[in-house]
Amino acid sequence: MRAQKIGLLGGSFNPAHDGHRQISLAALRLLDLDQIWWLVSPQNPLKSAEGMAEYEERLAAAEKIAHHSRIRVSDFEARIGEQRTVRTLAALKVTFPQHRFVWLMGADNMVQLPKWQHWERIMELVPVAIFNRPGYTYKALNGKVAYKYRNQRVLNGLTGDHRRQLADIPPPAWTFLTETTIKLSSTQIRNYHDTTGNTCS
Ligand SMILES: Nc1ncnc2c1ncn2[C@@H]1O[C@H](COP(=O)(O)OP(=O)(O)OP(=O)(O)O)[C@@H](O)[C@H]1O
Ligand SMILES: O=C(O)c1ccc[n+]([C@@H]2O[C@H](COP(=O)([O-])O)[C@@H](O)[C@H]2O)c1
Repeated sequence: MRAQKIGLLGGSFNPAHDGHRQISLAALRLLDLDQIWWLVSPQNPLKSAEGMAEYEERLAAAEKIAHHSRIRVSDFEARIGEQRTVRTLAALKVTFPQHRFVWLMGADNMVQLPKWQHWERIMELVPVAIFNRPGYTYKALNGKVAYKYRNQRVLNGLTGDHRRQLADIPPPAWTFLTETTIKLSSTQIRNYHDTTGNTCS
């Protein structure tokens, strides 16, 4: 495969929803990426396994929701037996040395990032793009990650939209994307399902 700029959206996808698709399409456009890979996590180490749908089920539902030639749903983490992002990123860089990766996540995960294993190493491995998310903007932009890497933030500024070069900027480098503010969440879908007994995707 020729060298590509790839956005990595790691997630539980329990279940996948249109918000995942919308932020992926925004990332393709705003960051000038070639592809987005949805890395379906076998189990988020900070979330309870209770209520987590079977892996194959989450993978299949994500395929249906993604439905786009430039979004790929990947079982890479299950195949290499990893749950920790720092290890997944290191493995991806070794497996696909020709590609340039950008880690994508919602503002909720920017707030939580300091609890992840070797989170500073993650920031040193790949550039990171964060999507705004209702209820998390203030905490994310005033939290530990934003403060520690305050001089590495990439902006759409007076000298141009530098976010389009994010994949090529040596990490640490991060940007906060405000173009999307999407209320959808997997929790909301699971709650709806629990209260109505309907399936909803
Ligand atoms: N509406 C959204 N806006 C911005 N980012 C989102 C949105 N929904 C999901 N994400 C991000 O996509 C990634 C995968 O999300 P995940 O599969 O956990 O869905 P979720 O809706 O956050 O799930 P849950 O409600 O169970 O926590 C995470 O980085 C998450 O922050
Ligand atoms: O590496 C960690 O310590 C770590 C801790 C919590 C979450 N993550 C990753 O963060 C991504 C988003 O998770 P989630 O459950 O919010 O969709 C997913 O790829 C998880 O594996 C990673």
